[in-house]
Amino acid sequence: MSRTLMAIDETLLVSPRTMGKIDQAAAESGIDSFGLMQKAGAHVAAVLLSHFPEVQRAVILCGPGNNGGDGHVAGGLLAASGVEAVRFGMEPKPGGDAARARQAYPGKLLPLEDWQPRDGDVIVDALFGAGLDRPVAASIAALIERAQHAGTPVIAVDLPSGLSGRTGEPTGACFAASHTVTFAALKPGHLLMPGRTLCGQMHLCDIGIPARLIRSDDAMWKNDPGLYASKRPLTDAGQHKYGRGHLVVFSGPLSATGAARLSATAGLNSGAGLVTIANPPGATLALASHLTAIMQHPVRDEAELETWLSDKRLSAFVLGPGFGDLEKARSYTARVAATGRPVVLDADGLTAFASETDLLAKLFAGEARLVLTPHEGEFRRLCGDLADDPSLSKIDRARGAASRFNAVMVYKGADTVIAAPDGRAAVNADAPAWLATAGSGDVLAGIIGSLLSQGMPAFEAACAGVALHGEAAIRAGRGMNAEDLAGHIEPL
Ligand SMILES: NC(=O)C1=CN([C@@H]2O[C@H](COP(=O)(O)OP(=O)(O)OC[C@H]3O[C@@H](n4cnc5c(N)ncnc54)[C@H](OP(=O)(O)O)[C@@H]3O)[C@@H](O)[C@H]2O)[C@@H](O)CC1
Ligand SMILES: Nc1ncnc2c1ncn2[C@@H]1O[C@H](COP(=O)(O)OP(=O)(O)O)[C@@H](O)[C@H]1O
Ligand SMILES: [K+]
Repeated sequence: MSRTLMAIDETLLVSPRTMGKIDQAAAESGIDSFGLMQKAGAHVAAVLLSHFPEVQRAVILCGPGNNGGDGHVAGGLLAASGVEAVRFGMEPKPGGDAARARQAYPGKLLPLEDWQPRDGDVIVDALFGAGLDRPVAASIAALIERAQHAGTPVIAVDLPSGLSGRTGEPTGACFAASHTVTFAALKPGHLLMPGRTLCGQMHLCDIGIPARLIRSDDAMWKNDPGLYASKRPLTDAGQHKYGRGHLVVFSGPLSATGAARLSATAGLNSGAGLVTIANPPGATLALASHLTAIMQHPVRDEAELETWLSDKRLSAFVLGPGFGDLEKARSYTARVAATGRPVVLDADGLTAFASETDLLAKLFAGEARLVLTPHEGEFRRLCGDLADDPSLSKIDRARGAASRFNAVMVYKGADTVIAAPDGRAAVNADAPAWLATAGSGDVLAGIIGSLLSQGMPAFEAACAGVALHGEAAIRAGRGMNAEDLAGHIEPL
């Protein structure tokens, strides 16, 4: 992402509604809203000139609101700089800044239907931005189709028209932009999928709204070290291994020990002082032939687990990867929950509670110390009602589940959302697509478990874990497998 000024907080996510309140606060503090529009339009023109220096004709599509107003300004400035700039669209609503922009930069406004693609066209999509609240009309859908078919590059103003800034979901037909120029703060729809893809390269621009006004109670951010750096595990020279946490990973049976080994290796490489695999006896030899620094402890049943758990140094648990036995997964989870220590449930650990969601909701009261790491399918199994509610964004769904289970949710995917029961949410937007490989989720569970074992609070551990996972994938490179991934983790 490019940005124009370091003063902008590029990690804050602001809903379109809150952005409206910020605009209002700016106006009330005496800031000239037309001045903001002029700066917005100037940024759009600058992005076009710098990224498409060979443009033959700028095609400015102007909507009826302020998004269209930005388009009129950009069109006027491009014309003044010698670029052929043709405006198509509807007349602005009278009385507002858009009407003022239309007046300040007069010229023909042709019907949208009249645009026929030409070689060298670049579209400035200023039809709808934050004010979009329904599917675009059929005539606009046809124009979007025409642009797509012709392969005409699109620079979107604020948001590609048709995209919800709140959810990242198209409301109907939607432009796919190669660049999106937005102002003051990112919106969730810029990062949530498929919005992130539809926006293309993001340009976050300062249009002069003072930083003190760009604040929000939305408690949403782009995942970033600023969210967790202050809670990173302390390391001092005199520390011994138990001071750096003891992570326990529960293994599945003989035929399925690989997942636990991936989690355990990732846990060790993320800085836990010790990692022990709790293994069912039949798996001991299979595990022993692969493990060196990671220890094993046989756990045949709940009674053995209970005895072992009296060792207070066992500081966090990962249960689920390759685990298999769903009934045992539930009873073991209940046992570790009773210790008051942090737990990551992944894979079979999640599936085990799909039909016992009420039980899961009761197990972890108090300060959040349960982390759930579902992918889309696991999320649906746990929270079908939230998954199937089309009015909810992925952030809303993750928050709903976090509050239901008093857990930190790591709702995985290309746009992994981390949400805490207190409402904080972060969207991870820079993991590479090759992270989607078998066993990658096991590695993530191990990283988060490790950070929990080292004393990080659950939300911060989850945010940091997701970031470390993505960074390891970048280091491991395209074509990596989950073992490579675990080998490329660097501790916080
Ligand atoms: N952030 C900032 O500080 C600054 C923000 N600025 C800019 O302002 C933009 C927000 O402007 P905005 O509020 O006027 O909304 P905008 O997106 O132009 O929509 C306008 C109207 O369209 C209509 N409408 C909606 N959906 C529709 C549909 N599907 N099909 C047809 N019509 C539809 C609906 O009107 P209705 O028809 O419902 O009466 C709606 O009110 C923002 O994105 C940014 O570009 C800058 O100027 C600088 C300062
Ligand atoms: N397109 C993508 N871009 C980036 N990360 C992705 C993408 N798709 C999946 N991931 C990540 O890859 C990991 C896959 O985990 P999971 O689905 O549990 O796989 P497995 O069960 O094979 O371990 C998750 O961390 C997820 O967020
Ligand atoms: K737009």
